Amino acid sequence: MSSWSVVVPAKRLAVAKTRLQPLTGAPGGDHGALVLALLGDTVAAALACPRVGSVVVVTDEPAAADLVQGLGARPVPDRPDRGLNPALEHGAGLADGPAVAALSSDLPALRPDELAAALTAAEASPRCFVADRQGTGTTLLTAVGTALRPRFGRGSAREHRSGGAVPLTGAWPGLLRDVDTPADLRAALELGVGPRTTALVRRSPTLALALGAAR
Ligand SMILES: Nc1nc2c(ncn2[C@@H]2O[C@H](COP(=O)(O)OP(=O)(O)OP(=O)(O)O)[C@@H](O)[C@H]2O)c(=O)[nH]1
Ligand SMILES: C=C(OP(=O)(O)O)C(=O)O
Repeated sequence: MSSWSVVVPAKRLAVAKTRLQPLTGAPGGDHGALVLALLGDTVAAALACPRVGSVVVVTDEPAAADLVQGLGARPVPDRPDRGLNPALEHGAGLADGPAVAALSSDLPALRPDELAAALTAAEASPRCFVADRQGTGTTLLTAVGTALRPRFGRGSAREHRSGGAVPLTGAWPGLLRDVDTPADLRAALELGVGPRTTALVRRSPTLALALGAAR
């Protein structure tokens, strides 16, 4: 199979990634910049993956739409107030071709070759998923020639498995390392993150201090 369509969800900045707020302090500080850096590094890695033909980003956030459009992805408006899974179904419905993958937007250590390896492995079954490093969440859900049926949210790995998706495992540490908490961001930085997240951490004294303090 030549090419996958990847769907990435992104909430409005004001309500996104609240568990990272202890790192970024008051609203209006670096919080929006951090959420955008995580998204930008994730989308750039997906676009650089040779198995990926297109990336659709479902968002009502103008700054996120501008960012991903500049990278070469296609922003599409969200379905307001419907939540994460309807947003992914909406994006999957707009994707090209029979091979569709939902990818978390908070994977700054993702490498294109890891995503390529996971997508290649996913071609063996109609629906597959990659659990996050804790084993409870999901970072990638794939469907080939069938509906995606996303069940992201708390305990999504169990939901995806019980819904018939096949769990995939492999040597892809960046694909597993979603960033929900300050500890996750430190772990991602240790793996090596993309240029947007690296630059933000370097130029933000608040973030650097908070990351050091959260150690
Ligand atoms: N487009 C869209 N994206 C969503 C929606 N809900 C969640 N997401 C995105 O899905 C990803 C995972 O969602 P969550 O783990 O709930 O993240 P979050 O709500 O931003 O983080 P916390 O506030 O820390 O729980 C994040 O990138 C969110 O931006 C939604 O309704 N629409
Ligand atoms: C929504 C999910 O992720 P998070 O860990 O970002 O809450 C999920 O894993 O299904």
